[in-house]
Amino acid sequence: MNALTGNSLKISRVNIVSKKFQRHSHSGNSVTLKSPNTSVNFQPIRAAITGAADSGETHSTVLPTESARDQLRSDMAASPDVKDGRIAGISAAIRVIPDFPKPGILFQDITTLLLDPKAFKDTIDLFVERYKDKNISVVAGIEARGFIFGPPIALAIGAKFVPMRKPNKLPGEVISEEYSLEYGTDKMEMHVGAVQAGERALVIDDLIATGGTLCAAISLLERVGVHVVECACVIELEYLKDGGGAAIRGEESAAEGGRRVGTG
Ligand SMILES: O=P(O)(O)OC[C@H]1O[C@H](OP(=O)(O)OP(=O)(O)O)[C@H](O)[C@@H]1O
Ligand SMILES: Nc1ncnc2[nH]cnc12
Repeated sequence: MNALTGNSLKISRVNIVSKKFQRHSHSGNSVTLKSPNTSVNFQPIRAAITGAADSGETHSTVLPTESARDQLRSDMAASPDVKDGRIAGISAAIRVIPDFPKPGILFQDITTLLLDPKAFKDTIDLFVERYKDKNISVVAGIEARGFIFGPPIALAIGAKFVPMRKPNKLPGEVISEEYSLEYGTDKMEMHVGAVQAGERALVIDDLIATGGTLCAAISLLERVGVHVVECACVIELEYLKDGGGAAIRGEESAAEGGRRVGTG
């Protein structure tokens, strides 16, 4: 075990979460993720997303509903893929830092996973095994930590890598998607011309908390006619189950079956 992970906190389960979303209808000017009807880890999770008609302007994304989170949680818990022996090593390599970036948050630090070449490779391999035969031409990585996992996956499956960036970082013409965070809003941008209508995309990030970030990425890609095959993350925060909004502490996580990191 890496010394940096040597604490006694529990972390959210490392699942290599994969989700598939479907846009169903349009309503108002917001995009809402709700009511997934099937979801198994490493199986598509289908969810209804209602959103604004494509105007070419900034759209906005609101948080997934509580019932959607409940469904995601229970389906992931039933996943046979959680038993993959590599998952434990990946989980153990992720450090948890309490009270970062602010009091009450248990920060899932994937930089320690990057210090462990076997665990890092196992992580990439798990994604590649799942996506190599899915005819995916675009891997879209979400800033910043999706930029770490996305490119090696893209190279291995023979796809291009497209960065989904924070505002005002990309130099060319962009399209934007505004989305809700637990507190406040943020915006995501993608270069116009990076993808073409009809392409098949995989969206990669390190972690799903509320799901708002992934929804914004899906919306951006779908607005330009790209088919989002799945979204995949390394970590799912346990507190999705509780409706988000509150950081989990070690003991609460343990009660929910959270993993123990370190020996303390
Ligand atoms: O599911 P959500 O509630 O939307 O949250 C998940 C997002 O939050 C984190 O990124 P963050 O916004 O902290 O940006 P960073 O990676 O640039 O630090 C994480 O890397 C995901 O992108
Ligand atoms: N608890 C957490 N750890 C790391 N990244 C996060 N993004 C949102 N919540 C997070």
